[in-house]
Amino acid sequence: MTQVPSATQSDSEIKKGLAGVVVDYTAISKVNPETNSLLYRGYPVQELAARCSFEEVAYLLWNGELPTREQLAEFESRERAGRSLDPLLKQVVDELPITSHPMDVCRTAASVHGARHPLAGDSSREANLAKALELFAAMPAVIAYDQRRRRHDGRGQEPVEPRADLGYAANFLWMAFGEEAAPEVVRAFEVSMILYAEHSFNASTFTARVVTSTLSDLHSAVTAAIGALKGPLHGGANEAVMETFEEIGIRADESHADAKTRAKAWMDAALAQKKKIMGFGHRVYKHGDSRVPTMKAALDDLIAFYGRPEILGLYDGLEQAMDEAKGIKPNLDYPTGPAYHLMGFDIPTFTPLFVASRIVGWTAHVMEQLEDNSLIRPLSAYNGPDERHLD
Ligand SMILES: CC(=O)SCCNC(=O)CCNC(=O)[C@H](O)C(C)(C)COP(=O)(O)OP(=O)(O)OC[C@H]1O[C@@H](n2cnc3c(N)ncnc32)[C@H](O)[C@@H]1OP(=O)(O)O
Ligand SMILES: O=C([O-])CC(=O)C(=O)O
Repeated sequence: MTQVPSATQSDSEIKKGLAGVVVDYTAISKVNPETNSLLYRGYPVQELAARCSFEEVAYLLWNGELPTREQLAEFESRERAGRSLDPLLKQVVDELPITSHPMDVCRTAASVHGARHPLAGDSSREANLAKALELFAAMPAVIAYDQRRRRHDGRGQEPVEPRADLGYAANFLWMAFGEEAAPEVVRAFEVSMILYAEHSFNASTFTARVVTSTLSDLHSAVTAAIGALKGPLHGGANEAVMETFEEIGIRADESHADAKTRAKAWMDAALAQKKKIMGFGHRVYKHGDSRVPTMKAALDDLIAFYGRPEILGLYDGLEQAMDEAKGIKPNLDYPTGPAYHLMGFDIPTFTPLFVASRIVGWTAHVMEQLEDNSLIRPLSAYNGPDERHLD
């Protein structure tokens, strides 16, 4: 029965932040905090990260099954064909000041991509799959170029043409840095893309579903979702993690033990000041994020590859001090922050990397929402002034 709120409604009936509220079914992923597991279409994400390419995982999330060899070949060739930096998008990006956050650039690019799309008014599953794949293919060039144009105090670097002989992850790194990344780095990056791709009804995905529920279009949903992801309580946390590392101070050649001691002291002081520490805590997981061990292993590989034990010292020090003080565990944004730093990305590019991956999850949810749509419109309890009248 529908409940109509009144001013006398008890506080317990209000689910602030929708915490604990089950809003709908989804067959795309299952987040299980009890078993600390995450399944994409039934497959543990750890298995997918160990054995699949990001393209295979994207195909799975959109279509419900992993691709056959032929399906993958067709999918890859469509993705590779859509990688070039669209001249209109480049023009738009060039118009935006380098003082703008790269997430604003991403959001604008998603919107422009939609406004000029030939199937803009078509929300059939077929059209949405095509739009999702095109956006997935196009966004890395925008993110890579946006980082390049900001470098050298804004004097910038030219965009790098994509390479059709490389997979998604290797090509992304190629376009960002203009050189081929080592296999260890490509693998760590690919693992991060797989882990970030989907996570049920998180804030940005829910945003995409709310927009879709009004029968608006896929690009509007993605544009709004990017706005939701930007905040530091959600995707923006991966940037904030690295800002914390920088605030503590990254000292090349420092030992693991010394870096750890400094990080613990920083955390104790921050918690004494009641600060919220980005990269820790989660709305759903209260005993640790299911994705962290996999990403931490990828980070460990990067630390070994680059020979940077002091980064691990900072990581361990913060984690241990937080655990001892409050028992709060890291979330996925905690290991991805230093991992992206080691790969050579600039901090403001970190959340756009999350966008590039989560486009898959958002658009899978857009299609699922449309299959059995109901306008998302919760109720509120009014607590403003009693009825009154103009004199
Ligand atoms: C990929 C992702 O988007 S994962 C999330 C990324 N976001 C972050 O890392 C931001 C930092 N973390 C947080 O702000 C929170 O943990 C959230 C927003 C992620 C989850 O929040 P909620 O489920 O609403 O829990 P809430 O914020 O109420 O925290 C519960 C308690 O733990 C404390 N707490 C939770 N996270 C943190 C943190 N990161 N640092 C310090 N204290 C924290 C809160 O202060 C609160 O304490 P209190 O009960 O004494 O007031
Ligand atoms: O699920 C959440 O609330 C946030 C999160 O970890 C994600 O979106 O990956």
